[in-house]
Amino acid sequence: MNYLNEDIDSLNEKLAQGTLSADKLAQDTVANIKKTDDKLNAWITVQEDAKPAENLDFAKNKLAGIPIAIKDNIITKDVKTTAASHILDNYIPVYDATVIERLKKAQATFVGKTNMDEFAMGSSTEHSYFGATHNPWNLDKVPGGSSGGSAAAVASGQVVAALGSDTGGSIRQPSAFNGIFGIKPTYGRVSRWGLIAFASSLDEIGVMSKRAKTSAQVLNVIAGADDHDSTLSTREVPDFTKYIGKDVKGMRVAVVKEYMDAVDGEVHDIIQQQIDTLKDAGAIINEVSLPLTKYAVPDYYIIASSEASSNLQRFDGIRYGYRSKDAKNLLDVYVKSRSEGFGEEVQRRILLGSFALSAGSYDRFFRQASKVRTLICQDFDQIFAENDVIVGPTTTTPAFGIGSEISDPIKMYNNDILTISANLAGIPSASVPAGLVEGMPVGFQIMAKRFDEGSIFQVADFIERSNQFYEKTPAGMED
Ligand SMILES: NC(=O)C[C@H](N)C(=O)O
Repeated sequence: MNYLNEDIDSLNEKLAQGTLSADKLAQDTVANIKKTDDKLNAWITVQEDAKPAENLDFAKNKLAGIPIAIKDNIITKDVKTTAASHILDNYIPVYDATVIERLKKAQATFVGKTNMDEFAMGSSTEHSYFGATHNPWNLDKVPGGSSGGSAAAVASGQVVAALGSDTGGSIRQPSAFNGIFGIKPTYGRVSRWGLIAFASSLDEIGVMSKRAKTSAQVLNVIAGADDHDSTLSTREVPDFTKYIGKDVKGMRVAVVKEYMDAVDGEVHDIIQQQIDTLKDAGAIINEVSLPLTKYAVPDYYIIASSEASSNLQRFDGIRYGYRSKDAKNLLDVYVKSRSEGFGEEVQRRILLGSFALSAGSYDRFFRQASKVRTLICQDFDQIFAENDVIVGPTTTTPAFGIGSEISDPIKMYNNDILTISANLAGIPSASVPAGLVEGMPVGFQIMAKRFDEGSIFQVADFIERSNQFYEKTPAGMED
């Protein structure tokens, strides 16, 4: 089964009418993943015995019997969960993340866990203990990261929707690189209980799919208050699908000067075309400035790495996963297990974070970075006082070549320049396909004020219907 021309509605209809059986759907999905994944390496674990839930209720549950891919940093009971790390490569969780519990309640089918950068640290899915994922549009290019496996799985039609996580752009950048929709909801909208923590004040679980409506349907299921996560808002979750199919007349759309200046050539033209489409449809376009954009990347890498150095302390060779075989004493267990179990990029972030938090550096780095973060939040608040959404490019370029940035961490970090500020401010943000440049997809980013994912779905769906990018699919991925 290939999902290139399907969405949740079309599948739900066939399942409800009985022209498609959920058992067969699960089996065919696994068979197709196994057939196509030699080229992509989008999966770390494929559940060969995947089975739908019992007593499926297609009228009540839109997701009943529909296979959803799960990024491998989201904990799944009895199914190996590695965060793409050697240190967790034998970890079988004993409980489900809240998002998984909710998908189970909605009777979704689970077919496996997708590849990613180790502990979500990276922008290319090359930093995986299980090898790099390839971009279905061009196998020599990266799929972006860190949710590159989820993005490639959706873009290649292996699944209709996938969960990802986004700390600094990890849903939106791979969605842009793969020509799909991906949303990072507001911080506090989706429970992080059972998400393997990278940077707890920034991490957010979100959804990736070809069409915005599909993600709205999945977000409807996973969003909302959870006693296990005290950072979650208790406000009511709207039905996000009610924002689909609307026009954009009168919407106030801010275009950030610094974001547009970051792109040139055909990428700039394609982004400008989407803005013109909104304008022609009656949206009010305002040029705005986010002058602190140039500080966003260093700010994020201090805050995120500091939080990571603390969160990753629990992987000590004793409580979880891999333990070095050569350890001769307790200190050896810690040092050798962590040195052998963590990849280079994860070690780099732990060192950077430990340094930024150390006695002599805390004031100069972490405290300073926290102040900059507050200023970035204030800049967004000012813009949203007069605008409904902010739009612009998701990335400065389309997908780059495999191997081309892996040895240059700063270059890799700069991939996040246009996405990171939304995480620092905790606002929702999505990427929707804008067009192709030299055969590779380019993404259009839409941000909104906290808890206004609705406006994002409204604009994204309008853009989708205008440019009809969803008609395009990567070659060679059909059944
Ligand atoms: N996790 C993310 O959102 C990706 C970001 N590129 C990072 O490496 O931290």
